[in-house]
Amino acid sequence: MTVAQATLSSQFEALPQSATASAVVRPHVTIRGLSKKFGNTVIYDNFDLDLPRGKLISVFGPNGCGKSTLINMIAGLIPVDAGQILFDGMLLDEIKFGYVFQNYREALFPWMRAFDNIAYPLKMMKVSKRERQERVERLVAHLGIKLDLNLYPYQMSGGQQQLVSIMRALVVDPEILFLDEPFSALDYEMTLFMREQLQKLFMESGTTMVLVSHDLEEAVYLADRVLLLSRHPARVADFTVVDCARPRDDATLSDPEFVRLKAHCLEIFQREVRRS
Ligand SMILES: Nc1ncnc2c1ncn2[C@@H]1O[C@H](COP(=O)(O)OP(=O)(O)OP(=O)(O)O)[C@@H](O)[C@H]1O
Repeated sequence: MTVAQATLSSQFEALPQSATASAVVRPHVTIRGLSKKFGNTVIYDNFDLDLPRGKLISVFGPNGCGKSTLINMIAGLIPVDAGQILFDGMLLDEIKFGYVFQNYREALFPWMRAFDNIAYPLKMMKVSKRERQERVERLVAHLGIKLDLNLYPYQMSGGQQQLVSIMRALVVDPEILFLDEPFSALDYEMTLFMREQLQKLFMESGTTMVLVSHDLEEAVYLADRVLLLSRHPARVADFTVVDCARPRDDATLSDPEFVRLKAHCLEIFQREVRRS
C-alpha cells in the first residue's frame, strides 16, 4: 500500500459516525496563528487566513513556498507546529472532506475495480453494500460521466483514473475538497478535459474546493479566489477575486477581465519572486 493509499485509509477509518449524518454545514475555514518548520526552515510563521464557503480557491506562488504544506495541514495530513484550523468552528474530524492526490497511480487501489475504488470511503464508513451501489451510481449519473466502472486502474487512461480519484473524494458529499495539482501528471488534452470536468463538478456540487496549481492560467480560470503566497515564511501576497461568469470556456481566456486578472496575479507573483 502506498503512502497516498494508507493516508486515504486512515482518513476514512478516522471518520466518526457523525460524519455519515446527512446534515451538511458549509465550511468556512478559519486559520489562526499557523506555524510550521521543516528543520530550521520556517514555512509558516503565525499565519492567518479565512477561506470562504462554497468557493473554488486556487493556491499559487513561487516554487517551494508552501502551497502543498498549507493544504496538507488544513487536511490534517501533516501536523502543525502551532495554531488552529477550524471549519465553521469545528475540528477536521467533525466534518467530511475529500483529498485528490497529484499522483493518481499511487492513490488508487490497483486491485480494485473503478466502482470499488469510488465506493471505498463509504465502505470505511460502514455504509451498506446496497447503499454504496446506489450512491456511486447516483454520483456517476449526476455527473454524466461515461466510464465502465468494472475496469481496473491499469485498464483506464490517466484522466479516467484521476476522474475516479475525484469521484472517490466526492462520494461522501464532502464539505471541502482539497486537490494538490490534480492534473499535473496528465497530458495537455486530458488536462483541458479535466479542467472542464472539475468546473462542472464544482458548479453542480457547490463544494468548497482548495486547489494547488502550478499553472497561473489554470489557477485563475478555475478559481473564485486566487490565493497568492509569498516565499516562505509564507504570507498572503494577495487573495484576488475572480468574478468572471461561469461556466467559463475558451472565450473566457480572451475576456478582458480575465486577461487583466491574470496579469495582476502574474505581477504579484513576479514581485514575490524578485523579493526573495
Ligand atoms: N517533509 C518535508 N521535510 C522537509 N522539508 C519539506 C518537507 N515537505 C516540504 N518541505 C519543504 O518545505 C517547503 C515547502 O514545500 P511545499 O511542497 O509545501 O511547497 P510548494 O509550494 O507546494 O512547492 P512546489 O511549488 O515545488 O510544488 C519546500 O522548501 C520543501 O522543500
